[in-house]
Amino acid sequence: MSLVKIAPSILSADFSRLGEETRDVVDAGADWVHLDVMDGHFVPNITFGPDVVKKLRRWTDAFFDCHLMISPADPYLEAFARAGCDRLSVHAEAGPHLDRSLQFIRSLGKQAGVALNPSTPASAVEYVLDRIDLVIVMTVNPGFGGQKFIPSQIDKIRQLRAMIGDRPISIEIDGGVTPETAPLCAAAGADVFVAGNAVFKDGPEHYKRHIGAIRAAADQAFRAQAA
Ligand SMILES: O=C(CO)[C@H](O)[C@H](O)COP(=O)(O)O
Repeated sequence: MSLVKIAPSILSADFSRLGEETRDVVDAGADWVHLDVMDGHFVPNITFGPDVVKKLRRWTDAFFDCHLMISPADPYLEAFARAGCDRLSVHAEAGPHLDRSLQFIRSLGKQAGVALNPSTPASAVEYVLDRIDLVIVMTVNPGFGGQKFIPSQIDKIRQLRAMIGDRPISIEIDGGVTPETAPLCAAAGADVFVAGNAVFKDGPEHYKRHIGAIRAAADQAFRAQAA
């Protein structure tokens, strides 16, 4: 049984076949489906909104891990919750009131997460630890798939793992995850891996192999640091 989770990002899927792609990646062994919502304002790209999430719900009952790269996020939280997201993660930088956003997410009956841009310190979540289930460490600047992993974030992962202590909070890595970079993060204490390009790059017949390769590399490193 794997100690780490793999959450393929459908940002790198074929958007003209999003339902089939979501089903296929779940069938290939994805633990969660990562949904990257972008607004063309907080990040320089636009993806999809709650109506698309609602339609994707028809294709799978897998856990929907929704990463909101939008500002402000609060006016849209209820719509994404109703559309079928299981967790809503907002950016610490998106403002204006992180604590209020997290309280609102939990009041909707959903898990809550906070995402940190590469330049944002770990301390940004220090006073909301009792309100979150997950921290996303962005290992690229948000907005696009297929970017290069930023190694300076490994130190942040270590700081977060120490800060979290015994609390049931996952550390999710998002950006440039591969079988080479995932174990570096797992060794620092990360237990969830978002992968877009590394899973979707070769088409559906290769999803299982790519998910398996990231999982095997990360799981081994995570077990070693936990021992
Ligand atoms: O949040 C994201 C971009 O803002 C994506 O989830 C992330 O970049 C994953 O894509 P890849 O694995 O191709 O880097």
